[in-house]
Amino acid sequence: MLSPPTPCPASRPYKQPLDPKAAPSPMLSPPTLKAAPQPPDPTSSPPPSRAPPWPHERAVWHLPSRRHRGRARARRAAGADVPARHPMCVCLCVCPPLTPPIPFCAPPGRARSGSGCAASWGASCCARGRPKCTRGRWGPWWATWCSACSTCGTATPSSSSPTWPPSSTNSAWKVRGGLPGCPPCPLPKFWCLALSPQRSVGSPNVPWGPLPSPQGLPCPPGCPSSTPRPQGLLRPLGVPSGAPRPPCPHHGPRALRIPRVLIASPGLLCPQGSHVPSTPSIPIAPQVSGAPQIPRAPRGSPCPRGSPCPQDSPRPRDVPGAPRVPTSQPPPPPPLSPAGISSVLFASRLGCLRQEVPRDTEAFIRAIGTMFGMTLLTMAMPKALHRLFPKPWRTFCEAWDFMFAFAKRHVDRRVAGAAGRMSRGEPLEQRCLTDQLVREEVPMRDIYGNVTELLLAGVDTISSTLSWSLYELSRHPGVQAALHQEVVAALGPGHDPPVAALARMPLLKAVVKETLRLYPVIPSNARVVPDRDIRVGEYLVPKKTLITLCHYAASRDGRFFAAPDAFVPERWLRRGAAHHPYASLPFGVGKRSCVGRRLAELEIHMALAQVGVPVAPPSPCHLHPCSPSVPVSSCPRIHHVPVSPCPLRPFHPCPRISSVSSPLRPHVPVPSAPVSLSPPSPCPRVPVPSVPMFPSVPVCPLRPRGLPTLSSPSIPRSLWPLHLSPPCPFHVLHVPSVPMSPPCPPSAPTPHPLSPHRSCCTSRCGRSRGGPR
Ligand code: HEM
Repeated sequence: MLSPPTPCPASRPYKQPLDPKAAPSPMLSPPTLKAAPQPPDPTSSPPPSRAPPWPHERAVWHLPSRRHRGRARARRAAGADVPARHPMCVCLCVCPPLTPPIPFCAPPGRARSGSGCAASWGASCCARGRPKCTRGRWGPWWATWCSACSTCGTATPSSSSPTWPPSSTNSAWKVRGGLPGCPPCPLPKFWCLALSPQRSVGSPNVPWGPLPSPQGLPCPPGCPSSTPRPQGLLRPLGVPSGAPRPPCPHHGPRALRIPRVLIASPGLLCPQGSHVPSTPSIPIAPQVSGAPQIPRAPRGSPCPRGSPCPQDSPRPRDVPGAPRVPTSQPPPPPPLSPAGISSVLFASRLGCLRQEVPRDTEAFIRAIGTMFGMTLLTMAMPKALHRLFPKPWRTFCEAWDFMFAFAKRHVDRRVAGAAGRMSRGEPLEQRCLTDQLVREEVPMRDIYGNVTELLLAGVDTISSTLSWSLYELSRHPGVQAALHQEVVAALGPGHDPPVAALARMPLLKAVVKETLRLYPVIPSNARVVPDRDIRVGEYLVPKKTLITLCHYAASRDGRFFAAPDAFVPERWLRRGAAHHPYASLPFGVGKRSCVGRRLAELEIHMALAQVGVPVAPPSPCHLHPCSPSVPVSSCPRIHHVPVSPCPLRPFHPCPRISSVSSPLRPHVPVPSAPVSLSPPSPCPRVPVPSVPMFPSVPVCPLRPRGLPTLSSPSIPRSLWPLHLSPPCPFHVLHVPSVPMSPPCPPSAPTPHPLSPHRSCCTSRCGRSRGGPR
């Protein structure tokens, strides 16, 4: 007979373990986050008759070192809920992550009656600060669990815990830097525990508060004190906007300099943040609900030739008759994404669409890149190194400060304009978000913080997605042609795409979805549930655990996407083959999902539709486009253009030598004759630009260094897996596109009516050739 369990002073209420078979795998069903079943109250209910398989309350993941005791004392002094005594019962190795709580003899004060183990952890064991199984044998104190206990022999992890990991299906969810099923930690358990900076998992009852984070470094995502986030403007939280920022649980007093405004802004993720509405969205200002619009005279109106165009003067390359200087570098594209978001925020384009982009704006765009680059570096650097090498952190702070100052200038300008109008008795404009915020009397401090975050969130995200979309389109002429047809069919020739027409462009949307699936801008998402254990599918996630969802891995999972590494936009169009709704989440999901999603999608769709819009012949005047005297039909026109030396290593052998074989592209046999790398031949079978896209190079550009090649999109190269390295544009242009383009019957090119440098193919295929696109 077992004696009634003696309550352990350091024990916590027993929690009913989860039955892992009760729920399907999180990737097979939407990963609903539920609160873990609440434990029965030990004071009111009798002890469970069946032995709990995972009495994991006692799992402690800190070594009882002096340092930890000191930390516990400090936490206790700060009012945190820290057990009165460090329970030195068990140490739990956390490798591989997401291992189930390893079963122990019994929770303190309870007995494993069912398993025949009568080991009772008497009150004394914790009180003495050392676990002592009264009936079993215990191993060394740093690795004691019941596998060594002779009395409860059932307690080896493999035998008594259900299959773990439950399946390989959860590859997308990882906890603290590892995937379930990763090989066991090679380190001895002691060192594994001691060295792992982020030990966690295994116990839903982590007694040491939030997971530690290196001091002075940016908080992990989800930290209530992390970067400023929009609060008042996007979501009426009903929270006083001046609410004090909560103390950061991840950091002690900061030793390093923090960007001023980071501390100043209370941020969206405030203690009251759970009140945000479930569908966040940013109001889209009317002026961005379309591509950048240049006011035009109605079509057919006479063109006042000779009169100066009130809009910006045509760029030199548009002037008919202007000599076309063959250049190896095309003019840089206008920075569209800052133009879009600034239009929403300030009703201005920050000069992005001007011939010369203002230096200030350029510096702002550079600062965003610097900040993101430095984020990785500063997070990876140990604090001690920060003192030795202060530059990364300083640069990081300077970038933030610059961005805040930039946003502040523009907000102030807008607010000053509004104040001037008010003083003149004119009605206030409501053209942008800043106007609305001012009208709502949101404190200026909040406006600055929120506007800055939105401004920077709207730049690289959109431009990266756009770059990858164009990149993939240029590699898939078939998709490009289909997209072109769709846009032409939806718009008719020569129209600017109106927003309503996007509804008739399913392939366009599929292209963007597929691009975001392959190249998610935000590679991973993180969450911390601070107040309760949750259950995600078959996983029990202890409270305060940082969960990271790797978008990149999830959206390339072969179980949910056939040919996961291939660019196949059609997969989003097949009605029968519905995807798992959570298989690809580039914008996140739920309350904290991307606020700018709709805006981003709209911008990208509009920009792509604009690129795919039928080509109109060059007009002498932007304001008065003349109808061409001869019909000119259009063709897809996205090509790789080299703008910088190739930093990429060849993945496949040079096509001059053998053939192109890439996981992203089908095996394309290459003719044994050397591929011509000189400017393309004038044969009308191959659409050839009149301005050479590549300077004539004598050797294969894959081999030597420093030759021009693809301008890579803005995802850092280090993040690309090897097989993603895009092949040399040379080969993309010349090798695969030949078999993929349907042959065009040869015909004599006729001179273009408006430009001597363009020529039109008058054959049946109706392709126009030439002109830098
Ligand atoms: C292709 C473009 C974009 C992608 C792929 C993207 C993706 C994301 C993702 C994955 C998150 C985290 C969501 C989560 O934690 O569940 C996020 C958050 C956020 N995004 Fe975007 N985003 C994009 C564009 C934008 C734009 C244009 C804006 C600004 C207008 C913006 C503003 C934000 C903000 C403010 C948050 C934080 C939301 C919160 O914490 O509640 N994003 N975005």
